[in-house]
Amino acid sequence: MITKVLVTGSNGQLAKTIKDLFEKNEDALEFTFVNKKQFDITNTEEIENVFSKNEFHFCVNCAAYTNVEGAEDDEENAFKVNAEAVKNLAEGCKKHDVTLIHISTDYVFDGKANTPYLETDNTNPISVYGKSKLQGEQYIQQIMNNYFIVRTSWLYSYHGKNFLKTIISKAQENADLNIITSQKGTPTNCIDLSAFIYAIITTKSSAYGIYHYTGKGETTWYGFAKQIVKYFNNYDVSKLKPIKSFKTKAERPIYSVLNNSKALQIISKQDTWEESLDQTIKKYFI
Ligand SMILES: NC(=O)C1=CN([C@@H]2O[C@H](COP(=O)(O)OP(=O)(O)OC[C@H]3O[C@@H](n4cnc5c(N)ncnc54)[C@H](OP(=O)(O)O)[C@@H]3O)[C@@H](O)[C@H]2O)C=CC1
Ligand SMILES: Cc1cn([C@H]2C[C@H](O)[C@@H](COP(=O)(O)OP(=O)(O)O[C@H]3O[C@@H](C)C(=O)[C@@H](O)[C@H]3O)O2)c(=O)[nH]c1=O
Repeated sequence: MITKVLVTGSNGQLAKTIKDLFEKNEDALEFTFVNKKQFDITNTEEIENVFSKNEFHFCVNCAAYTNVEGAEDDEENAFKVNAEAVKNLAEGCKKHDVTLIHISTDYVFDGKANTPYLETDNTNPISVYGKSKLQGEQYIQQIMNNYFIVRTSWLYSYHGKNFLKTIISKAQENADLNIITSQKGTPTNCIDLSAFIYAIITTKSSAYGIYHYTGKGETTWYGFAKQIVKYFNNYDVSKLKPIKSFKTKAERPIYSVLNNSKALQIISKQDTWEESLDQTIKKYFI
């Protein structure tokens, strides 16, 4: 039997990575990728239309409002996409018996912990983006049973806009970089997260619920930047400076490392964040 998978937000970095890796596969999975123009998740009629006209077994929701700074002044739209639209998507999935794989974030936590967060730990977001993503998670849990909420952190890839690409372009310009040491978390390669999502689908797991999946280990944003610039020989590393704070509109958790033990029951492979970064920089950037 062919397993049919709808992937939303297909112009985003995660969806593009899933497409690169898995559009062609040998597991009888048929992917349909839809961007915001083709399938706006805030449009309830469109959701009903797509699910009633096509038979999907899974919906991987990569569509989101991800501008953490912008969300502070645009609460309405952040909640519209990350919460209300997710509610409608969950209702559509429930009605049409589609398993929802929804991506969420480490920013649902307040960062007051000092050991890696478990799926069962209390959430307490401190930014509008984090609050809107948590609300989306809560709607899914209230509405349906067949869901996987995958919380991840500090995503990067060859595609789109992300911290890795920002640092690489600065390194190539030999520009000054002042990066904070005051937040700890884990960079996650979209390739690894895509493999986890693929594993959820292909293992036909029915262990629904919340999962944490990130790279292995932890660092600071400064540590992440330091590791990136090592690959660029022409960069004068004395231009990269650790700083204690960086003025932003949104508050970020000072500690947001996620415990991955539960996810490792579905996928056994987990590279350290440094190994994973090494593969992507060598493959795409040098
Ligand atoms: N980036 C990160 O560091 C992290 C991301 N996450 C989560 O992972 C998921 C994927 O993130 P990522 O790939 O980085 O995000 P991107 O910002 O790269 O992609 C999100 C995509 O969603 C689309 N989108 C926005 N609004 C809608 C809408 N109403 N209907 C349909 N599509 C819409 C955007 O389209 P357009 O560009 O046209 O607006 C964009 O293409 C998100 O749920 C995010 O919250 C979790 C942790 C870390
Ligand atoms: C660009 C820059 C950022 N920073 C700091 C600001 C901030 O605290 C931290 C990260 O900045 P960014 O804006 O790149 O990252 P941010 O938007 O906070 O990234 C987050 O995105 C959302 C979508 C998530 O879900 C999170 O997991 C996380 O990846 O680095 C510096 O210290 N120096 C700099 O030059």
